[in-house]
Amino acid sequence: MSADSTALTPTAHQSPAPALTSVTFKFQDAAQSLISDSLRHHAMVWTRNGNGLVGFGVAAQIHTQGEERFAQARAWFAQIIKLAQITDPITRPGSGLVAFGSFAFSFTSSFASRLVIPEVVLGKDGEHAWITVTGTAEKLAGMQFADALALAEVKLAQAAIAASAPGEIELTTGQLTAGSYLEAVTKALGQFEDRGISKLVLARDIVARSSSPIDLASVLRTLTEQYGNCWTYAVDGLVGATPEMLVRVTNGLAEARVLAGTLDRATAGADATGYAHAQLFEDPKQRHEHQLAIDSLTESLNPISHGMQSPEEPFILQLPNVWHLASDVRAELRADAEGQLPSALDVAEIFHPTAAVCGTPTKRAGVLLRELEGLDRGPYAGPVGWVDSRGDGEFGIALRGGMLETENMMRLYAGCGIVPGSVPEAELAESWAKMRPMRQALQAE
Ligand SMILES: C=C(O[C@H]1C=CC=C(C(=O)O)[C@@H]1O)C(=O)O
Repeated sequence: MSADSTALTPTAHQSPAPALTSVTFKFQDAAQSLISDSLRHHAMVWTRNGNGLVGFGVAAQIHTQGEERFAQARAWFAQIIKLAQITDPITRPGSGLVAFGSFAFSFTSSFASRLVIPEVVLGKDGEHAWITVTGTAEKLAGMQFADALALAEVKLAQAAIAASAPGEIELTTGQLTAGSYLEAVTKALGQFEDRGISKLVLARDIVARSSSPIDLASVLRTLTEQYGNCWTYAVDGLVGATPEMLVRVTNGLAEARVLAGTLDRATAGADATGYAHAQLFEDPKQRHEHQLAIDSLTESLNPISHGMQSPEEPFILQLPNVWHLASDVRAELRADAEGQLPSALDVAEIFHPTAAVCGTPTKRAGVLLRELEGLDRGPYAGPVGWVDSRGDGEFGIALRGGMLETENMMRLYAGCGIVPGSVPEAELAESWAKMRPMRQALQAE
């Protein structure tokens, strides 16, 4: 542990790993809309195309900071699992005891990374649906399905905020102005050669202020309706819909969706498909930027896996706001000397930060980022998702989202991969396109 992180090790926000009891019940006939009906302001959410997990309340949690933020969270969760009594007749990814997590992009961030084990989790995976209740043995003694359902109703009600008409939204400059962003991109381009850097992902933020409290339930509903194919997430005020899967681990199989290379759909003419193909698939700059992201992932994945499958060529992922070059990569994870497979959280730490959010090579890009960006990214571009007691889980990269900082104020973030040949004004325009999902969900455009 570094001296730096020791100083930051918090104790105030962490419960020591308590002995938890966790009981999962199967829903015989849950509504198709179980997850979408359960989105609430204070819910923890991970959902895609109607499947996923929604959590309420806190059975236990840990907040961490600094270089050891992942390691401390992992150690705490391992201890939780060791002590826990888990009854889980479903045994599917996400059933049984789960923790939602959100991790700061940088070890320098003032944002507290966290793992949160909800008191109640509603889960849905195709035809399978379940409810998990976690707490003390006393609280769960004799609990039946009907009791779990009644508790879920109470938690759903507690997680809502009073409905109010959507407020007027004003968008203002964040930690760096549009002008400073253009300057940072120009400076980066001027330093690539000397610093031995081939790609840098520079981000910016804007602030959305609302005349009335922002209801995250309504933001989540819009994101899930419009960006159903993305992974919509919410953890303690961090909300968004990411198209990028850092890692999904299912029974020892690791899968990632790597994105890099972006085209704003608003710029397309009549032949949209031909335009996307020419501007993304056939553009050497975009293909180079994408290849760097693939290389950084495969470099981290190789030592911990075997049988990696990575497509020869990317595909074009169409989202309502942008097109991306995308590649789905998968591999079987390797067990360690004790026969232990890495968990989703272990792999998320190993993969973070990818070239899609930091740059190439990672260390040098990280140093230049801190010099040029002038931004505490907080949880933006960090891993967000969940992990269960078997180590299965999903961590996306927290993109296309924002952080609710006060009840009326949300900070939105977006970044762009800068490579030689990038045009600063085009990157600024691309960052606006990447903020479009959140601007629309906030009704700010
Ligand atoms: C850093 C972001 O996007 C990354 C993911 C996909 C495409 C990207 C790009 O083309 O620049 C970025 O690397 C963001 O949305 O804030």
